[in-house]
Amino acid sequence: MRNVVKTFKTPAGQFSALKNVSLGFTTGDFAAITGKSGSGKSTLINMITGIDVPSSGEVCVGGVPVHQLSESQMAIWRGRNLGIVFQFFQLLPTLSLLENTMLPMDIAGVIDISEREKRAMRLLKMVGLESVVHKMPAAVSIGQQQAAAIARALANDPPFLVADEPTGNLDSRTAENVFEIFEHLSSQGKTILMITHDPALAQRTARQVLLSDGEIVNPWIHKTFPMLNHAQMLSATHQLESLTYRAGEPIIQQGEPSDALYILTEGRVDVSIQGQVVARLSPGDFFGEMELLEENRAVATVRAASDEKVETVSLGRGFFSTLMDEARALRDMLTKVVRERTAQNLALLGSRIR
Ligand SMILES: Nc1ncnc2c1ncn2[C@@H]1O[C@H](COP(=O)(O)OP(=O)(O)OP(=O)(O)O)[C@@H](O)[C@H]1O
Repeated sequence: MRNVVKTFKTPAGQFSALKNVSLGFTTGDFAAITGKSGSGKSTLINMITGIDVPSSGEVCVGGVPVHQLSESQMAIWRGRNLGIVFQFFQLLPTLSLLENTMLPMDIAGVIDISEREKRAMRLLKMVGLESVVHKMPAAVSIGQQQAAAIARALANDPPFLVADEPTGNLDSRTAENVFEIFEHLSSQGKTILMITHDPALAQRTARQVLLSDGEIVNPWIHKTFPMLNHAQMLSATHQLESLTYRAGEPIIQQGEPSDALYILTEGRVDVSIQGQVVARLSPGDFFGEMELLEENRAVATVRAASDEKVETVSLGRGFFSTLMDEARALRDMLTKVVRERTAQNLALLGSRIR
């Protein structure tokens, strides 16, 4: 998705449900789309499935510019490339689970007619429904109906599966079964996007996309500072500065002023005090907090490891101070980190820095 904007006309005027969203997925990604009610999750998914079109921007799936397809091209494309699972399964009530699963094959015509029943049986078996394939939806449990909806979404072997709250209507054990089916499909190379309100499920996917007020929260902010509320994460996202350093290049120099909190997003950095390395940090780690909380001048030198390029995102002192005033939990966490890091440095270097 490139610069996708979606506005709706409402009685109160124009409303932007997606504000300049750029986002990419690769084959085999299993991503959870999360965010509060009204943050734009369904609107985002609807852009990808072609259920709705962006007001501006581009949506390409597997090289196909979905936003430019006509209605009839869209129906063919969707039938072959996309499996969609909804919260309320939308099985046809007058068809058996087997017939429901075969229906998309009959519509798309991709799977050979002689193969269809066998394939539907195989899919229903995969989702644990082999004993109820001839039953009508109303005659099986809610969890089984959802499993059948997943089998149906896979009917034409689409590379891409999109699920809007697939477990929202299920008890936790049944939700777990559905999630395990997705994990299995992802391990087979399917690309899966799943909207979920369940933070525990979201955390188990390889990637989480957090929406707030129609915008994507920077994933490093989300991951590193989960204690912030979504509005704070979004304003931090707006303030982030991305920087790149050459192998061996210093980022902070001991004794020099340091005015930002850095999150390492690529490569490794070495932290050294008086020439002695005290820590090596990896992506997701942060540094610069000691200087923002306690000292103005850097207590250590932080430099890109000698053999790799480094990328960081950083928040400047002014914004950081405001955030710390607002977010008590962030302040507590950082204070604890400073205490631990100071103790570690003392233990390593002892009287040299006392
Ligand atoms: N057709 C529409 N007309 C006007 N406003 C709309 C329309 N569709 C969505 N919106 C608004 O866009 C915003 C995002 O809606 P969306 O359904 O994408 O949110 P969501 O994150 O999926 O919420 P939920 O978790 O409740 O499903 C909401 O404020 C919603 O009211």
